[in-house]
Amino acid sequence: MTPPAGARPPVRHPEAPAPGEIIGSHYEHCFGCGGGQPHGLHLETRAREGVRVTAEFRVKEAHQGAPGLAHGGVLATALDETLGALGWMLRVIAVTGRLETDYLRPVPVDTVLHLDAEVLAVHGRKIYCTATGRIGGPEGPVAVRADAVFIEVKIDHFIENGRSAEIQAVLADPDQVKVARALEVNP
Ligand SMILES: CCCCCCCCCCCCCC(=O)SCCNC(=O)CCNC(=O)[C@H](O)C(C)(C)COP(=O)(O)OP(=O)(O)OC[C@H]1O[C@@H](n2cnc3c(N)ncnc32)[C@H](O)[C@@H]1OP(=O)(O)O
Repeated sequence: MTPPAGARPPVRHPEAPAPGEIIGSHYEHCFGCGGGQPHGLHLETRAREGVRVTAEFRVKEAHQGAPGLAHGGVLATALDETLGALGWMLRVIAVTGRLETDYLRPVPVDTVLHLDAEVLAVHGRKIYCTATGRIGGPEGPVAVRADAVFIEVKIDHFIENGRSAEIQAVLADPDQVKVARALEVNP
C-alpha cells in the first residue's frame, strides 16, 4: 500500500469535473452509484479541489449486517465506489486491485456516511489512494477508512470480461460509450 520509490504526485486532469460538480453514475446498474439498482448505495460523488472527491451515503435497512447496523462489506463498497470516482479526476478508467479497510466505529441504519477520497501517488498504471467515512457530519469522527491501489485499464477490460448481454446493451447506448471514451482519452 506504500507508493514505491519513483511514484509521482497525482496530477489533476485539466478537464476533470470542476470542484463542487456532481460526478454522474458511470453505469446505471452499478451497485455503488447506479440509479437502476433498488438496493444499491446510490452514491452521488462530487469533485473537489486537487485529486479528491466526496460523497454521502445514507445507510438503509437493506444494508444491515448486525441488527440495525451497516454490513461491513457494504461500507467497504461505499469506500470502494468513492475511490473509484477518483478516476474522473485523473481522466483514466481504473479498477480496484487492492482495498484495505479499517472499521473504527459501528454505523447504524439511517446514518449518513460522509466519504472523502484522494489520490496520494501514481506509479505506472497503479494509483495509490485513501478514503475516510465520517459520521455525524463531514467533520465528525472517522467510522471507516481505506487504503487502496487501483489499476488503470482500457475499455477492453470490460468488453473482454463482462457478460455479453450487458456489454452489448452498454455499447448500444451512445451516452454510455461517450462516458467511457471520455475517460479513455488521456490526456
Ligand atoms: C464500458 C463502460 C465502462 C465504464 C467503466 C468505469 C468502471 C469504474 C468501476 C469502478 C467501480 C468501483 C471499483 C471496483 O469495484 S472495480 C471491480 C473490482 N476489481 C476487479 O474486478 C479487478 C480484477 N483484477 C483484474 O482485472 C486484474 O488483476 C488487474 C486489471 C487489476 C491487473 O491485471 P493486469 O494484467 O492488467 O495488470 P498486471 O498484472 O500487469 O499489473 C500491472 C501493475 O499493477 C500491479 N498490480 C496488479 N494487481 C495488483 C494488486 N492487486 N495490488 C497491487 N498492485 C497490483 C502489478 O504489480 C503491476 O505493477 P508494476 O509491475 O507495473 O509496477
